[in-house]
Amino acid sequence: MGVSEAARRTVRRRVLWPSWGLISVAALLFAAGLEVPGWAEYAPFALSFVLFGLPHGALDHLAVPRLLGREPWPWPVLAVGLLYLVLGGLYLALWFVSPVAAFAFFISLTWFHWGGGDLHALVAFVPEGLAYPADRTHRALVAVARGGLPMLVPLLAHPESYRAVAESTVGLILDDASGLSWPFAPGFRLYAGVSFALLVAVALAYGYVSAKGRGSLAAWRVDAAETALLAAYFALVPPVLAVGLYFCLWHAPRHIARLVLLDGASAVALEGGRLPLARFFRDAAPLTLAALALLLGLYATLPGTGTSAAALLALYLVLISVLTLPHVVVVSFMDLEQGLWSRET
Ligand SMILES: CC1=C(/C=C/C(C)=C/C=C/C(C)=C/C=O)C(C)(C)CCC1
Ligand SMILES: [Fe+2]
Repeated sequence: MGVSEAARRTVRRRVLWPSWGLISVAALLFAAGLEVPGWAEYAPFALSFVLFGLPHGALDHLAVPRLLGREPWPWPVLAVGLLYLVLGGLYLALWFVSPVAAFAFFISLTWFHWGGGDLHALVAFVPEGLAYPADRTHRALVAVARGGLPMLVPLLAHPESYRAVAESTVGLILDDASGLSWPFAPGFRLYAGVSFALLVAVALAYGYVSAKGRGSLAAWRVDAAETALLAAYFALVPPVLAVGLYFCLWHAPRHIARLVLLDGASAVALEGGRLPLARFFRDAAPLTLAALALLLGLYATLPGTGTSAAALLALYLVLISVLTLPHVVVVSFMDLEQGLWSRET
């Protein structure tokens, strides 16, 4: 992946280190017994309207032409717009037809997307020349392991809160959302937990052997430390807070760094040690506002909406899900184009 060492260094200093620090502090505070009032758990999702979460996807229409070195207007922007309209529209229809399937699909999609995001960050932002993870098998293992940390560990450690979010989201459409019980039962969680722990162990063991052979153990250590940190974090921190903070402080900033690198002038600033965000926010503003308008539209349309924090989060999750499907297509296109799945690097 053609990211210079100077740019990687800036991303590590301005994006990775802060996220490691903040996520560690949160994990330590909750390990020490911190308790927060219920409303505070929702704060990161509320902040994600502006603080990196929602805006990180609002540049998809510019990311593709920047990657391809084309003028954004008219075809790339129109194509991405159409993609959002068609896939977003179909997914919204699925929420009405089968909210349980739509919710399950959302978890799988996020698993794939957040796992892929972490994989990309490892490949693109570890010191140049370390080539980690080096082959496709290892990359797939890393993506599945990393996506499972935010999507599965909260289910294992805090099934009741997970279930409450699932039920209030499905409850936006169904009157009675209590049919969704088996994923939260101890038997399933034990089975899922053991399988996932094995998968993570295999990913790390594979990575260790591969990295040792290539002299890239320094990158493996970053991977292992991030994996351990996130596993502890999602086990300790209440899920709504944990997932919200991860979205704003971990996933979105890594993706924004990736976008900044696609923009010539901003990439130069990054190489010079700065992380130029003004241009990012300017570019992201129109579609972030459009997403907010869509949220109001959903509020008026979905049958079970309410104004409690839980009901508003549920609504926001439906919005995010509908926007995430086309976002994942765009990001997957970027992954392919940037060689994330090419045979070797
Ligand atoms: C809030 C929350 C959940 C789901 C969050 C999801 C699925 C968020 C997806 C965000 C995306 C895809 C952002 C785009 O990059 C869980 C895990 C059900 C339980 C705990 C609280
Ligand atoms: Fe994303």
